[in-house]
Amino acid sequence: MNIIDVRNLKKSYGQNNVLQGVNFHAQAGDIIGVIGKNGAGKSTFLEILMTVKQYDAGKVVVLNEDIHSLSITQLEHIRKQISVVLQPTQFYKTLKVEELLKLFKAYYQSAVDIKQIIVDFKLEPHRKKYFDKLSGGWKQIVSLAIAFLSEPKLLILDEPTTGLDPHMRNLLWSYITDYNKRTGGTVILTTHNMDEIELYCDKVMLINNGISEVFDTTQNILATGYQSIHAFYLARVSI
Ligand SMILES: Nc1ncnc2c1ncn2[C@@H]1O[C@H](COP(=O)(O)OP(=O)(O)OP(=O)(O)O)[C@@H](O)[C@H]1O
Repeated sequence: MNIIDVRNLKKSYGQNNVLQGVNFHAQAGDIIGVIGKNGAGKSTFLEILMTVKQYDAGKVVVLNEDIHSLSITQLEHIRKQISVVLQPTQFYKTLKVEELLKLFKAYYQSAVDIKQIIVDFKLEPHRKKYFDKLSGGWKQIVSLAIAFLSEPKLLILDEPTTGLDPHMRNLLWSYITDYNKRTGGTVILTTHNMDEIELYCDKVMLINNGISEVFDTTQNILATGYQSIHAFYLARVSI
């Protein structure tokens, strides 16, 4: 299934021409990393895929639908099949972790077992704490656990491992790869950690100077002679 198909995407904020021709596609089951320097337009690109940000030109197909021509109801239908995790926020001040998970389980009408999610994400010691009293990393973990509750067709993650300690990074990545294998769900994420791209992503898109300068498998990139994706990034992107 064609999960995402983006052709010649353009987006400016006033005079700031952030995306000037991005081409990208994702098939069911792909795990794709989007990389580029600070301010390159990665979050902007993800927000367009989430159907929450307008764009100026080009074609954006999400879950087989050209989102430009969709009604609000059709867009809502698309959004129900997507889970997103943005940077940790101060939402849900008055709810405890377990209450939050139960709330979203009901909202998504999810068959996922909350007890299992609590075990999988090591949330037992935090289950009765208020969300806003958690550390930044644990807020991130709870947000990610919520994203998996809906068993989405498409999971969009903006810097999901920023702020996580090495064990929690591993835990998250094993959850992502397991979810991907179990459900065939597609994952698109941004990260500044090139080791994660090399270890876990099938493909990578480099946004540089507003365009999708490289869009290829990590295997093909390494086969061109770079020692690592980190070395590829340093060679291709200037400060
Ligand atoms: N709502 C907005 N209004 C105006 N300019 C914006 C807005 N959102 C982003 N920008 C600008 O667009 C450019 C791209 O921002 P974006 O957040 O997409 O980059 P990024 O690649 O995700 O960066 P980072 O790696 O630092 O998170 C930046 O110059 C930013 O200042």
